[in-house]
Amino acid sequence: MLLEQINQVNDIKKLNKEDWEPLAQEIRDFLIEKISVTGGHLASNLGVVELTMAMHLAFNFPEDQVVWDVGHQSYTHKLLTGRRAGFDDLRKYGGMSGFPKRKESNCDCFDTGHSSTSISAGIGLVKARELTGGHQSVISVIGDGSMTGGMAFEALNNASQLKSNFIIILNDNQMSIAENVGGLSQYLNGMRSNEGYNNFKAGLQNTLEKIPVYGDGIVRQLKKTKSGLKQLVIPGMFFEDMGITYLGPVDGHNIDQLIRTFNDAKKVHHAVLIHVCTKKGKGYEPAERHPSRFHGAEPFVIETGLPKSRRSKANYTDIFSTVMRKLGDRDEKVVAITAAMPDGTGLKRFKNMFPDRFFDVGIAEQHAVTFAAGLAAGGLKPVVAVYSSFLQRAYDQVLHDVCIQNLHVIFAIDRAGLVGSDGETHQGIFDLSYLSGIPNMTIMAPKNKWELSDMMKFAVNYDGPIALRYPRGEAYDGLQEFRAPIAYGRSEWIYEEADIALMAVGSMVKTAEQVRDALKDTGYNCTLINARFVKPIDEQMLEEVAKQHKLLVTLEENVRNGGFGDHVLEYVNDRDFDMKVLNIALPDEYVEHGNVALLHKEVGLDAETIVKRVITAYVGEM
Ligand SMILES: Cc1ncc(C[n+]2csc(CCOP(=O)(O)OP(=O)(O)O)c2C)c(N)n1
Ligand SMILES: CC(=O)[C@@H](O)[C@H](O)COP(=O)(O)O
Ligand SMILES: [Mg+2]
Repeated sequence: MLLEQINQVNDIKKLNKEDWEPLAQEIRDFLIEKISVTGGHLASNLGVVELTMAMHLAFNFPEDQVVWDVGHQSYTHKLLTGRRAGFDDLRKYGGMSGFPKRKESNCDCFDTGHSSTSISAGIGLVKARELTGGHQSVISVIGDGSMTGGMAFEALNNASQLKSNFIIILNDNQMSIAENVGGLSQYLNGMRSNEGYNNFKAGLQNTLEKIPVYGDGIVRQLKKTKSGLKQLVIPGMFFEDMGITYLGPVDGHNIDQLIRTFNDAKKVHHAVLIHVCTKKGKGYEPAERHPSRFHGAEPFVIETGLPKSRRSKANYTDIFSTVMRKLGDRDEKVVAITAAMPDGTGLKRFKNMFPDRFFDVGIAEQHAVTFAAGLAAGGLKPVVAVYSSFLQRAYDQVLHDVCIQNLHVIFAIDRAGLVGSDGETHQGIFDLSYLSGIPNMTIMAPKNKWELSDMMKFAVNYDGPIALRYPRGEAYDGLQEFRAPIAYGRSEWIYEEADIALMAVGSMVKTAEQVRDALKDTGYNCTLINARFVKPIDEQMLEEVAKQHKLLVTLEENVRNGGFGDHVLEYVNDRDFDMKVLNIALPDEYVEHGNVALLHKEVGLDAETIVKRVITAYVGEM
């Protein structure tokens, strides 16, 4: 096995050239075998095997520095830098992360997870190199999907000013998670099919540059000309015109060609972009045929590509998907927006039924929100379906473009709470804090699948900015009998008793039920309230609760700082209530990857830990 000879960084350089192809095959077999067990980002990784090998052959890590955009495609890099054993525990609690992590290896120079950051970080590393007198290469690897993000464009604009080498590798596989969309994608497609022109360009440029004294000048002049010839001579002119040298397109599965191009790129004294074409899912037929399904794969059967376990219950995304279809049917003003996540957010059905009212704007959360604000200003009812952690990107757009104008934009915030295997970068544990401080915003969280549906209907009929947040995974189907109509700002009694009151937000209602059962078994009286609204908080309910309870416990799957509990506590503290408040929430920390149930225990959001804390607080109060 060649892979067994790769135990640390640069071991790949000890292999013979004839070993490269068999090694690529071994890496693919290894990734398929391991990810079929652990799950993970398979298709993107299969696509960059040769690209990563060529980088490790042409550059010297860890002296040279590579920033992986999103970082979900860094598995081969991990394999080539001595982390083979880590794949048994990939994305498990305490195990290897699915993303680059500085704390994991000195070959990971920058942590990623959210898209379109790599060029900015790369420029930072280049400037740091210049100012500290370093000589290392700095490389940012960015996918065609991630290149659609605003930050990438901002960074390109900045990169064009560089006066020293900076290598941007654009990995173009024509896919985001779904098919890549928009003008940039069209532009890249045009260049992919321009190989003839490109060869012509390279040939012509080489010939001209060889002309003593005048050659370089002629090339520069040619590049500047506005004639049609320029189109023919300079593919990648968008980049070239900005002052970024364009090399490519290069076959991303040809190691020789890649190494040659990397060595050429090292000689450029400013920013250079190498356009590499790869196939997402390469080498595993099910992934080649269904790159979206194998983007982030659950454990699967290698022979068939089918998931190992089938879901028996609907998840919240499925419920959202169904209700969007119904809402779209009933109200022509309802339109839906995703930032490159039509599958993950469940909007695909809406897209199929109402293609004219569905918008995939690329990985562009900021634009998505302001675009929605424009749609609302134009009289439509936009639903922005977005993951909690990705909406962090668009904080100012929510505040400045939606909320100041009090526009009716509906935020359907999926993956709110702990998401599990993706870890720190993707945990949706800040949205209650970052949204509840924004005037005019209304925030809801459903306790179960029926309430998600009811809240969506409420949100569409409301007028003003309104968000509802729900977690990744199976939708709770308990408490069906509690389905009182949603009233603005009002919470819901589930069980009304005395002494201890549990007031839970969304996903925590189910946990609060378990907590209450355990408390009742131990002989305590216990009320259970479904908060429903996080903003505004239900002041009327708090007044009621204070009359008959000694302890009010708030429960939320969000960080404590600035969350629901914080606001309730402030309200109670400002009054003369004879009632203590205990906030159960996530600590002021990032939560790493791992199984969600296990993470709940780690952060103290499991029923058992909560019961202990409630009893301690209650007994201390008596
Ligand atoms: C800000 C942000 N929005 C959305 C995502 C979800 N996401 C992860 S990878 C990905 C597609 C990336 O496409 P590309 O860069 O082309 O990489 P590929 O998977 O094709 O290799 C998306 C949308 C993210 N990580 N960050
Ligand atoms: C890398 C990335 O950001 C996405 O691929 C993310 O992992 C998707 O998460 P879900 O599996 O929750 O859709
Ligand atoms: Mg791509």
